[in-house]
Amino acid sequence: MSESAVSAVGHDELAALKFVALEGARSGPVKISCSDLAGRLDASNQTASRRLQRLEQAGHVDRDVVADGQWVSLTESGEAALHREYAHYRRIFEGTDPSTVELDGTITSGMGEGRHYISLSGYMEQFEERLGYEPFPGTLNVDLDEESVRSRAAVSSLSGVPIDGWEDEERTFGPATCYAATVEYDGDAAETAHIIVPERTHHDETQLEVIAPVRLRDALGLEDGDVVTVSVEAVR
Ligand SMILES: Cc1cc2nc3c(=O)[nH]c(=O)nc-3n(C[C@H](O)[C@H](O)[C@H](O)COP(=O)(O)O)c2cc1C
Ligand SMILES: Nc1ccn([C@@H]2O[C@H](COP(=O)(O)OP(=O)(O)O)[C@@H](O)[C@H]2O)c(=O)n1
Ligand SMILES: [Mg+2]
Repeated sequence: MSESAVSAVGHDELAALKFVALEGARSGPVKISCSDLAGRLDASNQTASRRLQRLEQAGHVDRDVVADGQWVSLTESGEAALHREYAHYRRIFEGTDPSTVELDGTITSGMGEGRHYISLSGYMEQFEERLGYEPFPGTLNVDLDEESVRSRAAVSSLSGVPIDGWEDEERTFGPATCYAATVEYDGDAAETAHIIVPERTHHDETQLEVIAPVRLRDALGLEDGDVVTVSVEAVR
């Protein structure tokens, strides 16, 4: 079991993250010198270095420290953090919230664990109450294409439906967030569906899991290898 690091960073760290992204760290490692960063942030070298360390601890950047600086790249979580800021600025200047994020990917089989988790009453009761339906037991796994892995960062700026963690006598079960979505394939669409993002998962950002009241493989005639479009919506 892997657990994603959820660690908030403050405005000072976000300013450092923005600087690193402006230097080009979104498309790969860039060389950053702490004195350049310090100058830009109007802070001491030591403070600049500490901000990069915090960003690394929060999982927002990967770093490789060398003699004359460090190679820094943005992670998916770093990109998601900047996307949230971006959504705020769009709201300020354009009066709009990004309302739909379109993601493309290939249907794939997973580890057969989705069925187990979705069926647990601790989750099922919340799905019925908060999503308005009892999901088919399982998650439809979609292997996102490269561009969609990047666009996925925008999903965290949409409003999701929280599913709380819970526990039984033996163990704890992690929380998850659901986002309303439509799944399209070959001219057909399943309009009642949600993507589910469990906080604890074996999958990384390249894999999307979809739940729906029906077995989507039957409803849309899907097989492994088929390419679908999942449109994730802000509210429904
Ligand atoms: C609602 C929900 C809750 C989950 N909670 C946990 C959890 O507490 N611990 C854990 O290791 N995995 C949890 N998972 C993730 C599964 O272990 C797994 O990574 C993923 O859902 C797998 O699916 P697959 O069978 O479709 O490949 C959860 C999944 C879902 C859908
Ligand atoms: N709404 C859903 C949920 C799962 N499924 C499928 O139902 C099966 C069981 O889901 P699962 O998450 O336990 O299995 P895998 O995704 O690990 O293969 C898989 O074949 C999923 O693709 C579906 O067609 N529609
Ligand atoms: Mg699944």
